[in-house]
Amino acid sequence: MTKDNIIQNIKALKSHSNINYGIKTKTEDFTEKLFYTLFDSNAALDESIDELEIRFKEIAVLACKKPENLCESIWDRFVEKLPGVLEKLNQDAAYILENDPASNSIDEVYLGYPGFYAIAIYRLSHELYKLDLLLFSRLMSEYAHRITGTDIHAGADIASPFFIDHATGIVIGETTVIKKHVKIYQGVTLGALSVSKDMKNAKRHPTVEANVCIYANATILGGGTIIGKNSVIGGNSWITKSIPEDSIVLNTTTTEVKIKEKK
Ligand SMILES: CC(=O)OC[C@H](N)C(=O)O
Repeated sequence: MTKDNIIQNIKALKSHSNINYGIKTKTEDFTEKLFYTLFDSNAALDESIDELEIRFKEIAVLACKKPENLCESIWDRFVEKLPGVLEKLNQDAAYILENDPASNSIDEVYLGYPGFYAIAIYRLSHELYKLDLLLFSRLMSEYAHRITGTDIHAGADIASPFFIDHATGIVIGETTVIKKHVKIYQGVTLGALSVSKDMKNAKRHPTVEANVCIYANATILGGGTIIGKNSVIGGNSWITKSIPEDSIVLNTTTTEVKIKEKK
C-alpha cells in the first residue's frame, strides 16, 4: 500500500469523529493552575483568576455543545463556586490531619497527600458536571485518576469533611452518595452491582451514611445499598446489601499459618 493509500484509509476511519486532542492538555494545564491558585499562599489571585478565565473559555468552547457565547458564560457560574469549594477542601484537609497519625502538618496534607489531591479535583470537577460541561469534568477527573490512581466520578455526591488515606486503587462511581465524616482506605470500590447501558439514569452505586469508616479493599456494590451511619466496614469485605447503622462488618476469612518442615 502506498503512503497516499494509507493516509486515505486513516482519513476515512477518522471521519466519524471531530476530536481536538488539545482539549486534553489544556484541561490538565487548567487543573494544575487551579490547584496552585487555590492553595499556594503566594499565588497572585487577581492575575491567576484572569488567566484561568482565558483558559477555561478556550476549553469550554471545545467541550461544550451549546452556542459559543453560552459556553463561555459558564465561567461566571463556575468561578463564583470557588470560595464554597475551598471552604469544603479546607475542612477535608483539617479532617485528614486530625485522623491520620502519620501526618505531621497541614502543609503536608495540601502538598503531599494524593487523597487530598483526588478530593480537591473531584470537588472542582463536580462543579463542572453540575454545569453540564461533562467532557471537561471527565478530563479533569481523569487527570487526577492518572496522577493518584483514585477514580472518583465527577457526578458522585460527597459531603465534607471526607478522608481518603493512601489514595490508590479506589473507585467511586457516578451515583455514589457519601455523607459527612466518612473515611476510606486504599483499594475501596463503591460500584455498580451490574453494568448495562440502560441503567444510565438509574442510581447504580451505594450510599454511605455519616461517620462510616471503610477499610482497605472493601467492595460495596449497588444503588440500593446503604451503609448505615457510624458503621465500620472491615478490610476485604464484599457487600451487596444494606448494612444497619452502628454495624461492624468483618470478613472473617482466616489465613492459615504453617511452619515449614526442616529438610
Ligand atoms: C464504578 C462502577 O461501578 O462503574 C461501572 C459503570 N461504569 C457504571 O457507571 O455503572
